[in-house]
Amino acid sequence: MNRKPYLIEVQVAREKIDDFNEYPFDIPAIKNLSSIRFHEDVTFFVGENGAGKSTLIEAIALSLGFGPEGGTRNVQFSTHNNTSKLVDYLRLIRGYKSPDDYYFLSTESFYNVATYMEQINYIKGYGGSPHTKSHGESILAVLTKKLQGNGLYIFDEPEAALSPARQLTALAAINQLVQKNSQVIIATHSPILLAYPNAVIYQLDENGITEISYQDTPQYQITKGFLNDYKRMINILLEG
Ligand SMILES: Nc1ncnc2c1ncn2[C@@H]1O[C@H](COP(=O)(O)OP(=O)(O)OP(=O)(O)O)[C@@H](O)[C@H]1O
Repeated sequence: MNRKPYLIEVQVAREKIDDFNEYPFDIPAIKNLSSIRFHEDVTFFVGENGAGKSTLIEAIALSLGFGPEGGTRNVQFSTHNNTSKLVDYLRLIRGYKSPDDYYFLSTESFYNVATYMEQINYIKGYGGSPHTKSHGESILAVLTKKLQGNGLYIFDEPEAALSPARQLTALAAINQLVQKNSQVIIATHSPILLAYPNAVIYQLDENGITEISYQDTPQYQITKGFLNDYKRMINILLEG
C-alpha cells in the first residue's frame, strides 16, 4: 500500500493576518497564498531571487518541527534571528502515514549544521566530518548517505554548491529516495533538477504561486536559449 504523500497540503490562515504590508505578507507570492497541494514524489518551487522561496520553504520546515538552520528535527539551534512569522499562519494537512526519516537541507546554513554535528560528535551518518569534504561533496553526502528513505525531505537550493555533473548525481539520488517511498520538497534554480519527471513545479512571482510546466520555466527557457546561441547572447549582453 502506498505510504505517500506524507504531506498533502499546506494552508494559510489568511483570516488571522493583520497586516499584508509587512514581511513576509508583503511578498507578492505570499500575499496571495491560500493553499498549496504537494506532489507525492517531488514538489518544486521556482522563482526569481527574492520571490519568497526560502521564506515559504523555511516556514513549511518550521511547521514540521525542523530548526531554522536545517538538519534533522533534533537539530534545534539558530545563529540568527530572522525567521519570518509565516510559520504561525500555516496549517499542514498530513497523510495517514508518518515518514520514518526527516531532513531539512538548507545549503545556505549547512556549514552551521555541520559544525554543530561535529561539536556533538554525531557525524557517522554523514560519512565522516562534513568539514573535511568540499561544500558540494558534503551536500552530496547528505543526499546519498545520510538520508535513508521513507522520508519527508525539504531542500533549499541543493544545487548551490554542485557542479553540473554533480547536479545529475543529485537528480539520481533524489530519484533513489523517491523510489524508497520518500516525498521531497525543493526550492531550486537548477534547470537540471527541475527536469525530474514525477513532480509538480510551482512558480512564485508577482501574480502569486502558480503551477508551471518544465519547458515554460525561465530556468529551462533561459538556459536553453543561452546554450543554443551563446555567442549571440554574449554579444547582446556585452555590447549592452
Ligand atoms: N528577515 C527578513 N525581514 C524582512 N525581509 C526579508 C527577510 N528575509 C527575507 N526578506 C525579503 O523577502 C523577500 C524574499 O526572500 P527569500 O529569501 O524568501 O527569496 P528567495 O526566493 O528564496 O530568493 P533566492 O532565490 O535569492 O534565494 C526578499 O525581498 C527579501 O529581501
